[in-house]
Amino acid sequence: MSDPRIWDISQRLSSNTPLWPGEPELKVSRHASISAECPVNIGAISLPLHSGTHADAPLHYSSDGVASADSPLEPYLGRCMVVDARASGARIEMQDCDWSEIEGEERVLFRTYGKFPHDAWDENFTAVAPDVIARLRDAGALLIGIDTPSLDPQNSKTMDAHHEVLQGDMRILEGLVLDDVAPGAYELIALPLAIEGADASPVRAILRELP
Ligand SMILES: N[C@@H](CC(=O)c1ccccc1NC=O)C(=O)O
Ligand SMILES: [Zn+2]
Ligand SMILES: [Zn+2]
Repeated sequence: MSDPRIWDISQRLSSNTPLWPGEPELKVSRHASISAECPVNIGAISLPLHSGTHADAPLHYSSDGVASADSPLEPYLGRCMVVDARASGARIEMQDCDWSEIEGEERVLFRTYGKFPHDAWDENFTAVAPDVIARLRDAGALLIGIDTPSLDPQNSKTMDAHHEVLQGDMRILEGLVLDDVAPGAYELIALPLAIEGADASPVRAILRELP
């Protein structure tokens, strides 16, 4: 039997990766290079924690929320449902969702882009209406994912969708790349790094074909 198919749903990280406006630069540097004196190449990275495809930790939207290192991993691992929300407007609203498809799913990933904007920051990205989050939460969801940089609009001061997530102690993935993924059920694997005190962490997110 052949191995199950996998889809890499992560952005590549480089100095060209679009970042939230005002965030510090993403740098990949070479600390040491192979030479007569040095047997190895050694790199270093410096980047905002919300770079590219990442997991928000509850600490991001609550001062007493847990940091990346202290989050349980179950939400980031297991069956998920990928949903086509490309027809939504500025927010994914209740009526944009096929509830028979997603209600009761533990993990729901929303696709809003026809083609992911790898080369430029999109300030008018699609957010998620708080009542959509609340309904998924009340039906037992553990994780909400999206291909945009945030569940709330860029200019939000209240972070309403994030606060609905907080009420159910759910987890969030942002900046997913779902261009090549058909709607349907998959296994999600997208683990945050165990960074102490971190309000978010980059992840390598993949989907795997279900058996
Ligand atoms: N990346 C964030 C949001 C975010 O970064 C943010 C939200 C509101 C006001 C300022 C923000 N970031 C500033 O660098 C998110 O996880 O949704
Ligand atoms: Zn984030
Ligand atoms: Zn967020």
